[in-house]
Order: sequence, then structure tokens, then C-alpha cells
Amino acid sequence: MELIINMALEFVTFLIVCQYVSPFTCYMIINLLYKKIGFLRRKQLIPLLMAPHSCKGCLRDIIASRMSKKTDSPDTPMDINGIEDTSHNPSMPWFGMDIGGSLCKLVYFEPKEILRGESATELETIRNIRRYLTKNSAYGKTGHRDMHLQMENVKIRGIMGTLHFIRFPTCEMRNFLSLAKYKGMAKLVSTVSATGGGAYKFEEDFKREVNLKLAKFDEFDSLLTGIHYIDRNNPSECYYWTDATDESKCAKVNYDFSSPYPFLIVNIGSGVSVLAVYSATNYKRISGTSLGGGTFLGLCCLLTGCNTFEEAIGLAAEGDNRNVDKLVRDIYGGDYERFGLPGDLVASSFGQMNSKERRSKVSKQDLAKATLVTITNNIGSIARMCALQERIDRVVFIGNFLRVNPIAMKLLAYAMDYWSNGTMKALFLEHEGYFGAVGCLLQFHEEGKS
Ligand SMILES: Nc1ncnc2c1ncn2[C@@H]1O[C@H](COP(=O)(O)OP(=O)(O)O)[C@@H](O)[C@H]1O
Ligand SMILES: CC(C)(COP(=O)(O)O)[C@@H](O)C(=O)NCCC(=O)O
Repeated sequence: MELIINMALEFVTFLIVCQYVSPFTCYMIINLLYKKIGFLRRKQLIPLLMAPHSCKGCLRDIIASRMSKKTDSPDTPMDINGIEDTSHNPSMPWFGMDIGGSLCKLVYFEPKEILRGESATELETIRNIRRYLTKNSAYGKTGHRDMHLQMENVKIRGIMGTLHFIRFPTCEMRNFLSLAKYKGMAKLVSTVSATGGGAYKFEEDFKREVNLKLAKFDEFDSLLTGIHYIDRNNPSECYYWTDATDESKCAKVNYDFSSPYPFLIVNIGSGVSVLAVYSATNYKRISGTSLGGGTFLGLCCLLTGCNTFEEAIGLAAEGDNRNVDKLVRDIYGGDYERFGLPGDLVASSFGQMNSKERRSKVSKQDLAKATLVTITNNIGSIARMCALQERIDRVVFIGNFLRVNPIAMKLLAYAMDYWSNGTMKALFLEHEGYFGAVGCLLQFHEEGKS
């Protein structure tokens, strides 16, 4: 039906522009052609009479708005939360959002082709949103698209497309909502799938500001769905570090994660959650700690005056934690042999900082490194105890704390290996912090479980 409307529209527009027929005749023709839409009002014809060159757009808008009213029919699909679901339309922008304590992760699925079935205005808005998201890698001052993580030729709900990975600080949510409103998101979709604490916290704001409903999914269900899907679709997703303490030999090595169970997930976001996973659907949250990525960044900002995660990591890369921490050798003068504690092991994090003299000599870089080592070692130690308790030997570390953070990954790899006498393995995934967002998108489209 819409194809016919569009063709007729093109033709009538041509007639008006060329002034072959009067706009009134066109008005009658259109109304005759589109009895289904109902008669246009006379005042809606005025733009046609006043501005022949934009009449196509005007007509499209008028017809599209009539059409969109018609789509509020009882056959509109309903999603699992009982929300009217226009997002299942294959051409609509598909988004999954993981709104965490620090970062909002937005995954956008771009179908290979914009398919049939939308009105001209909808198609225009879809194209604008697609162009805006895929032609830029930065959005405003704080939004970023992680282009290196982009996944081409993946299928969701039988449709081929590309997954784009975008993040912005959660504290910028108001600006994001204004942008979504400006870009006409609510005209296209009525529901967006969301997970993370912010899916609850910001639910009312989405409704009030953009008239969008959130289809909410549990963050750990989403995380697992996302991990399984991405690992299936990306052969080089999972890796480990060899020779983590030797810079000259240290390397990333691909790991075949096709038979993954059982495994432990350590999700290092603002805080840390530890999950034991026994099958695609059987898992439990066994532990957690509030000393996570948020703690690292918060303490680093306090101690060094830095303002961003990237700055904090940059400082840490140039620092030496031994100027801040007290090592076993500072206490024993060497190794504590009886219990296998080497002299260069940290005995007490920040243990030197009670000395005024030491404090006067310490650099910002040293403090950043010591903060990173403290938080990472603590997480490694908790992960190891959890793995021991659950008798699991593969530990998968994820979360954006590991973004651009090889120091932490190598420390975790070394700690897991050393303290388990080589029986446990630390694994890492390329899409670090995006699994929740992918998982909730898939759950909305009921694809992830396959
Ligand atoms: N650009 C960034 N801005 C803020 N924190 C970042 C950034 N990149 C990495 N991080 C780290 O990632 C953590 C958040 O990780 P994430 O997995 O997104 O958790 P959450 O879901 O709690 O937001 C932060 O606490 C910080 O340590
Ligand atoms: C509350 C959270 C699940 C929220 O997830 P996040 O936004 O940090 O990724 C997480 O911060 C957490 O598990 N914190 C640790 C709580 C504890 O076990 O002490």
C-alpha cells in the first residue's frame, strides 16, 4: 500500500511542480487515491499552494502522520513486558542499552538494508539516525563509538547487519535524552531494551522526556546472553596473556571458548560482581566487592588530580607502586620463604605513605600505579578464592575497568597463574564492557538463547 502511495505521491508532486494541474485537482486525486488515509484538511493543502518545491515533503508528512495513526491497531506486536512493540519492525533502529553506574553502553544494530514497510518520513528519520551514528565516532564531548569492536555480517532475528558499540558517561543521560528527542527517536520506536541499574533509575525520565518505554532485562541474564552470542560470532573474542610479567615475551593468545562450562565471570564495572556459570541458563552470583573500577577512578582523581579514566591509566603506566606500597622485602629484608612469599610481593598496599618523607618524594604517577595495583590485586584475590570454592579453573574477566588497561589484565593473569600454581587461567574478552547491552537487545528479540 505504501509503495503505491509513494509512487502516486511522486507523480502528483511532479504534476504540481510542473504546473500541469492545479493543486486543488491534485488534492482531489490524492484523496481519491488514499481513501484509506481519510481526506486531508484544506489547511493541510496550504503548504502545497504556497511552496510547490517542498510540497513533496509536506504531502509525505501529512500522509505519514495519517498512516502512523493507523498503526496503533490491536495487531501491533506486544513485547514480553506487555509493551506495544514497534521495535520488532526489521527496519527500525534496534538498540540495547546497559546503563551502569559509570558508563552507559549503547549497542546499535544496523540492518544491511532498510526494508520495506515504512512511511517516507520514517525512512528519512531512520536514515538520519543511521547516518549520525555510523558516520561519526564521537558524539558531543563525551560520547564515543568503539569502531575497533564493530561486528559486521551478524544475524539477529534472521536479519543480517552490523553491530555498533557506543558509550557515554551515565551522568550525561539528560543530554542523551535531549539528543534522542531531537533526532526523532520516539517517532520510530516506542520501546528500547535496557539493562543495568539505570534501566530502573532512568525509566521515568525516558517516558517523560522522549516518550520511550524501557523493556527492562536483568543485567546478569543480559551479560551471559551477550557473552554467548558475541563469542559465537567472533572467533577471536576470547584470549589470555602469556608471560604476563615479562614485557619482551608477553603476548595476547587466542583461546577457544567453544566449550566454556563451568566458568567464573568477574565483571569489573563501577563495583565488582562474581558469577559462577554452569550452563547457558544456569548461573549464580557468588560474590562481589565494592572496590572496583569506580574505586580506582575515584581514588586516582583524589590522589593525583586527574579527571578521566584515560588520564589515570596514562599516569599509572609511568609510575612505580614500590614507592608507595610496602613490599615483603621491606618487612623481611628478602623473601618470606617458609610460606612462599617472594620479597617483591606487595605486603601492604600504600604501606609507605605513613612516612612524611616518603610522601614528599612520591609522584602522581606512582600514586596512580599503586591505586591500580591495589584494586586489581584485591579483585584477583577474591576471584581466586571464588574459583577455588566453586572448583572452577577458568576465570573470565570483563567490564570497562579493563578498557585500555593492559597493566590490570597482566596483573590478573599473573596473579591467577602464580597463586594457583598454574591450575587456573585468567581469560579476557575483546568486547569488555558491552555484553549486557548486546544481551538485552537479543533478549528483546528473543534471539540470544539459540
Ligand atoms: N571513559 C571512561 N569513563 C569512565 N570510566 C571508565 C572509562 N573507561 C573505562 N572506565 C572504567 O570502567 C568502569 C565502568 O565499567 P563498566 O563496565 O562500564 O561499569 P558500569 O556498568 O558500572 O558503568 C569505571 O569505573 C572505570 O574504572
Ligand atoms: C551493584 C552492582 C551489581 C552494579 O553493577 P555495575 O554498575 O557496578 O556494573 C555492582 O556494582 C556490584 O556488584 N557491587 C558490589 C556489591 C558487593 O557485592 O559488595
